[in-house]
Amino acid sequence: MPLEGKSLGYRYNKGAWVLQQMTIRMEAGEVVGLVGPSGCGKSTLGKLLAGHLQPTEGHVLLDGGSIHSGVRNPVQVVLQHPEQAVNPKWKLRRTLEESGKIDEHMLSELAIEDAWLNRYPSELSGGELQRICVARALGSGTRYLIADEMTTMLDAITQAQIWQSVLKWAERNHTSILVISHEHQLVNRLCSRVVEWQS
Ligand SMILES: Nc1ncnc2c1ncn2[C@@H]1O[C@H](COP(=O)(O)OP(=O)(O)OP(=O)(O)O)[C@@H](O)[C@H]1O
Repeated sequence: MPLEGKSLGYRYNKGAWVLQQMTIRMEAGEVVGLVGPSGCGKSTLGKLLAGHLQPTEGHVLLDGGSIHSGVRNPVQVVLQHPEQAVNPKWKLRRTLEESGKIDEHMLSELAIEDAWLNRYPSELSGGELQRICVARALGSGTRYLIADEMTTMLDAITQAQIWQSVLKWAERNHTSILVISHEHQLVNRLCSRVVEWQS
């Protein structure tokens, strides 16, 4: 059940190529790191793999086929800034419900307090809000998580807590994670395999 990017090429608005002939493959349950210098195209690759961008060249395949539209995307992305990923006018219960029925077990695993769900995004800390975004991304049907600098903005303790929960959950559900980061230390600690991107 692999997720594959085959000979991917991408350029924004017919500008310079951001990536070309990029091939990457992740197996079910794998935790893979992707590191590389700023601006080399890591986030662009994450968006291509999740189907948020369409490749200029090449293909993204899930189990050998295209990612079906019309169902909840099995490839979910969590970005660095949670406040940009939620509707500021929605209480967080509604945000979480975007991914289907709220999984109480997951909430407790991510140390999400019930009271937070009755608040608006501006009423939570960055770390609390990121936990909500992670829980939403890990809703039912998620098979691949693209964690794009997911904990970069958080303090070391919060970072460790979130990763511990996410890895436990991923192992139990046989979910793969692509850890996009510029922190070699973090990636080496979390991942069984690391792709080093040379720009
Ligand atoms: N929407 C966009 N329109 C035009 N160019 C873009 C757009 N988004 C990114 N780029 C450019 O594409 C290149 C790759 O950007 P990308 O964000 O994928 O890199 P990155 O490796 O994730 O960088 P960082 O580690 O700094 O987050 C950069 O040169 C960037 O300026």
